Amino acid sequence: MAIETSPQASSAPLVRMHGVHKWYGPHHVLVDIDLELARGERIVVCGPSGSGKSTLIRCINRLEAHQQGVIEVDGVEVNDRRRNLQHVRHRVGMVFQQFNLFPHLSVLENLTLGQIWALRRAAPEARARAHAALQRVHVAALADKYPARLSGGQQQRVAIARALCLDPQVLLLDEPTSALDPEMVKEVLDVITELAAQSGVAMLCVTHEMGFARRVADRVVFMDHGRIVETNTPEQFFQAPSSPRAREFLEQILH
Ligand SMILES: Nc1ncnc2c1ncn2[C@@H]1O[C@H](COP(=O)(O)OP(=O)(O)OP(=O)(O)O)[C@@H](O)[C@H]1O
Repeated sequence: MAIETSPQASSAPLVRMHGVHKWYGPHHVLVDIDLELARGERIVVCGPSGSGKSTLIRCINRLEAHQQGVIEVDGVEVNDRRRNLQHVRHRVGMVFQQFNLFPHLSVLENLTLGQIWALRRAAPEARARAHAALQRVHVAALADKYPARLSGGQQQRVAIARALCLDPQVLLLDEPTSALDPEMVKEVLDVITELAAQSGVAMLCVTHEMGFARRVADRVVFMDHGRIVETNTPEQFFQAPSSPRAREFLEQILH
């Protein structure tokens, strides 16, 4: 059974959200979201706590279900149909705040598991790709260690390597440094910055690390109360945000 790919799939944005709404019970957490992410584009999403940033990115790979509107990844609608979900999950990698590594598996096993189960790769190929991904994030020496023996920064770099092993076209990063001790934030942001510079992977990153946003983002999206209030270049956003709410938010976090 074929999945319904839109005719313009190849020229279409990699991710398209149109008129997307989501409620948790009576709580309207995403309100009429329109957002497009081009191939290779990097967008930073910021905004106050509870404004819907995590929910927005979790709807893209169906970790959360939206109730109205359309989300497409690479021309295919994100919904519960198994083939559509497979299409989406093969293109979208996710990096979580809390790393989410399996504690009973070694680093290498954490990286090969998804490749073998989701992509049906043979174990030797999965291992070779895992080693290459660990090298890309500068933790090649940790392959045989268990997550509990690693620092938070190392665990997050392993989690990034795990996402890379699946050859995603887009990485969703949900506050990748907010669970880290301050001295480890830089090592993780440096790895993400390097990836952005050296690979064509698109990124949608929820973060309040404004230096990172300035260095890496093509666009900054500012959310408040479930809405996208402003979309801007990093230069404009940080120097002269167009919305009063964004100005207020920046004053709070920068001073
Ligand atoms: N599983 C859930 N059930 C009910 N309400 C939820 C659930 N997940 C999130 N919410 C609510 O939805 C709103 C948006 O949450 P979300 O986590 O997307 O915001 P956020 O901008 O990422 O916040 P933060 O910066 O604090 O992580 C919040 O009011 C939150 O309490």
